[in-house]
Amino acid sequence: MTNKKRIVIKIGSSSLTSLHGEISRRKLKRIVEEVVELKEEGHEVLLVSSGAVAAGYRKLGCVDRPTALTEKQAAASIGQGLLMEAYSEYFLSHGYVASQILITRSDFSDEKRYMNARNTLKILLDRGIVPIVNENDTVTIDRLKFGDNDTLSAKVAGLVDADQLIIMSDIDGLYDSDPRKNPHAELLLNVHEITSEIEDSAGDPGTGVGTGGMKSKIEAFKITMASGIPAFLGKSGIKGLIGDAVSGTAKGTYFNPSMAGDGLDHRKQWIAFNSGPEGSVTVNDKAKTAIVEHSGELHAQHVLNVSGRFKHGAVVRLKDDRGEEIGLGIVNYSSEQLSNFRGLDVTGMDGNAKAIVDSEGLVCRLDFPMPAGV
Ligand SMILES: Nc1ncnc2c1ncn2[C@@H]1O[C@H](COP(=O)(O)OP(=O)(O)O)[C@@H](O)[C@H]1O
Ligand SMILES: N[C@@H](CCC(=O)OP(=O)(O)O)C(=O)O
Repeated sequence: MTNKKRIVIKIGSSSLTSLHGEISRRKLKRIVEEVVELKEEGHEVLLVSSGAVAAGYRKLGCVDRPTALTEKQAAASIGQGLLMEAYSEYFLSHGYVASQILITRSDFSDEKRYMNARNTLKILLDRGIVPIVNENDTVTIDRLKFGDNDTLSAKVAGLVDADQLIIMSDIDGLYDSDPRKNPHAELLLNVHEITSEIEDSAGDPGTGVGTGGMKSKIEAFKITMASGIPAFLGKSGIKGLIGDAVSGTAKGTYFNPSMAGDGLDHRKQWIAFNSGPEGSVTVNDKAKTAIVEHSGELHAQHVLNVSGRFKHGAVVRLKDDRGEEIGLGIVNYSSEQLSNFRGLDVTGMDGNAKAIVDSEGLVCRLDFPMPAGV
């Protein structure tokens, strides 16, 4: 087929569980059947599936879904295997092989591991396997968790150059306000930009089973928009919805980036969404203009303050003198060296600093010239 797509589908816990919050094999089987239909049409499909905690908490001896981190991790360690067993069984019954990939945020904050994950996923997709990604819940601590699979799915979609991200939820799309609080809330069919109104309208999870709510979905769609990947949000459990989402006829919300397929490259995606900045550099207004408007030069004496300890090559936040974030950048000097540059007059030196900024001023590179005698 000519219109073969690479599709990432995020399945939330609420799409896989019964009313009591336990895994529903019936729901899981239906999802597999819909994915198989896409595979039969020639599409490549990668699943980001939640459900490990839901699949394991009863066997851990908990009556309800646990809230304590250690219990959730223990439940996930039981449930992840059971979840994969069910997926494998159903995919194999249709002749497809599923594979498990468990990711932590620190895997993604290391650029080499991030790129390595990309290579592995690429081979799996090339060979017709259905990779099933989840956060590696058992080993991550709260501070270093993705926490929700919404943003993870958007980052994975960017990583594998997906043509579309589909997020299946317990609601049929994004409303202009939280439908639980406003019965007159209206469904938005097409979103071209994540405005501040949209951000304000996004509330918390609808059930005790979901973790991210609409807030984390909006964070996810911000990532797909910047990465140039079209995305869809719809309600799971409706027969044929996944296929319709791919063909563009499903009921739900479509998030259309202005330039599909022309978003941030992988390096910039990594800097912007995965790197985890290690410190910050405050610059004066001259430097801000140089960076944001691509006009003027960036000099070392424009550095007003350096905070945090970082090495050459680290990603840092770049701030103006009011503390507002201008962007993110890779520094080519350590925090110690940059601190020493402060206030030095280095004009007239060879090799002016360069600032490389993406179209939204999101990512830049701070190539400060090394002043003599530092
Ligand atoms: N503006 C909004 N539009 C749609 N749903 C919203 C909005 N704000 C909050 N929500 C809530 O977010 C829920 C979906 O997120 P979540 O509970 O995390 O589900 P899932 O686990 O299926 O991803 C909806 O059921 C709804 O109650
Ligand atoms: N990684 C966890 C779920 C995290 C999560 O994002 O859940 P959800 O909001 O239901 O998609 C698990 O497998 O149980």
